[in-house]
Amino acid sequence: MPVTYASLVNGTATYAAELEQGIAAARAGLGKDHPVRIGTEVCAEVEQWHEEWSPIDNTLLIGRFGWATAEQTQRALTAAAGAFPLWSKVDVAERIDILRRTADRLERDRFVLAGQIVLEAGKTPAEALAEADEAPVFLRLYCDEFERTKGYRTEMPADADNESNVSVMRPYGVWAVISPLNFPLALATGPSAAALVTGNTVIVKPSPAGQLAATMLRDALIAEGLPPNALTVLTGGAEVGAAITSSPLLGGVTFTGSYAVGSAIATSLAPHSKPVIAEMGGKNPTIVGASADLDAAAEGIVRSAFGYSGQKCSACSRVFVHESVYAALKAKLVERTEALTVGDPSTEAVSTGPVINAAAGKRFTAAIDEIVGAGGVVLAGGTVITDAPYNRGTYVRPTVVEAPSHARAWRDELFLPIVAIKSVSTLEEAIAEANDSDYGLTAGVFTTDEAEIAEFLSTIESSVVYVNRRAGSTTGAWPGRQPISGWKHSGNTGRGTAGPHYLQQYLREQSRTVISAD
Ligand SMILES: NC(=O)c1ccc[n+]([C@@H]2O[C@H](COP(=O)([O-])OP(=O)(O)OC[C@H]3O[C@@H](n4cnc5c(N)ncnc54)[C@H](O)[C@@H]3O)[C@@H](O)[C@H]2O)c1
Ligand SMILES: N[C@@H](CCC=O)C(=O)O
Repeated sequence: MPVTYASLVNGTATYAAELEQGIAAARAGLGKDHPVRIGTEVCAEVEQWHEEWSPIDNTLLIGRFGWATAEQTQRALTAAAGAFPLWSKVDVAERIDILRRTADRLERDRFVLAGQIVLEAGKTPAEALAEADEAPVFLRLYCDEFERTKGYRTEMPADADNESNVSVMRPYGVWAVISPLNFPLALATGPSAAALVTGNTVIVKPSPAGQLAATMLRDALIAEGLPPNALTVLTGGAEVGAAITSSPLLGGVTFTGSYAVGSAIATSLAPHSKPVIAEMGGKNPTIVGASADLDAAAEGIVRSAFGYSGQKCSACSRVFVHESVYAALKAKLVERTEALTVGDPSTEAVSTGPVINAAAGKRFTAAIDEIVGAGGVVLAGGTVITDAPYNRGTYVRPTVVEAPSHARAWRDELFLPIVAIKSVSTLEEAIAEANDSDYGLTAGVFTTDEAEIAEFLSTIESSVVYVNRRAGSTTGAWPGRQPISGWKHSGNTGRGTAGPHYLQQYLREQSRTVISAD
């Protein structure tokens, strides 16, 4: 059974030894050079080596990655376009077989992959194991779905006996997968699996903070027989991403990342009528009603606000509490937050690890300064940990604040372990506050009042909603269970990842009328 983001709350103690070995094996494999690879060609020319360092310890080199030049990017796109006619004609059963074998391989390697994610992303072993387990789940789920729907082929009525009409769904061609820093394996794997099973070829452009995970995915696919040019990983920064998304050879894009970048990509591709699946940020609220189980609420909020140091699209960053229980909930939240431990997740049993880099630390300090400067109050945390050995990464304390309504903590996605709380008089007021956001990704409510649950479910503007979820008030969506589409600025398609409407987005319809000879 995979460990999920919800089931990890039961602990991963049974896997402690395997995770320790996985981290050790992953550590032993760090520090290598990863030149640009296009198909089977390992490019000798590297114009720019990018050194990727661990967020846990800035003396731990994850690897040196050759960043693709403009010419190499062009060559990779041309090779992917050349591979498309072959890959799209490979028998679906064979495509699925390769992807399922890749899932099996990833599953076999789950502890080493988890170890790599601990070291590359700074996650705790439990969070990392859930991510390692999510990757094969994505692969299998998209294979099952494509098989179940028979590739969406639909026979249509005909006007005459010698006429056959059929609707078929056909892949676009070269599909770009632009992945974010926070789920470097799972969110490179999910869209790649969807694009490949539907017959597209893929160019993955991972975050500069998630390059090793993407190369592991590529190596696993190729080891299981994927033709080399069917998937290429191009490492690089924004310019490489922009070169890919602006290429005339591109068929479509799945982007996962910030609204600023995702909306710019969607805007730039709109005149070219190319599909863009953009999964973007969140400013996720939790509402606590007068009848709520306050311990469950405090636990669910703390898990969602501070799991992976708040660096999840689904992180809870706003809490609206009924005034009758505000003081009690606040006390429980502060107590639980102060009990959290922050440190090196590869060597210590900690609640959470570092934030991704020094820039995130600067954003943390600026956000706290702004809250306090505006008359807000830091109830827990609020500081950067600078004592050795934590000065080798950026470690910040999980933070609970009361902030004036104009503070950015209520509006902007900070992507940090900061949660703002506020007292409200009614559920209607709480829902209005929750919906007063550009984002609409996830939301949670704690209440035992059936009428309040019904009102919340029918009026909250979020794509994933949770009621009384102690394992995470806003986090922990799992493929096949909670499709995340993202409403408003959180997404642009209305169809959730790994949901029943997802795969068709990688295909375009062709209706075929064939008149047979009499
Ligand atoms: N909705 C979801 O399912 C989901 C899941 C995970 C993360 N996220 C969001 O991702 C963000 C955090 O990730 P991030 O910091 O890596 O996001 P980001 O937007 O900074 O970068 C995402 C990816 O886009 C690339 N990129 C940057 N500029 C580009 C450009 N001009 N053209 C093409 N590619 C470009 C980056 O190199 C990276 O690979 C948060 O906003 C988070 O909420 C959303
Ligand atoms: N599946 C994760 C996605 C987080 C995105 O960053 C969750 O729902 O918590």
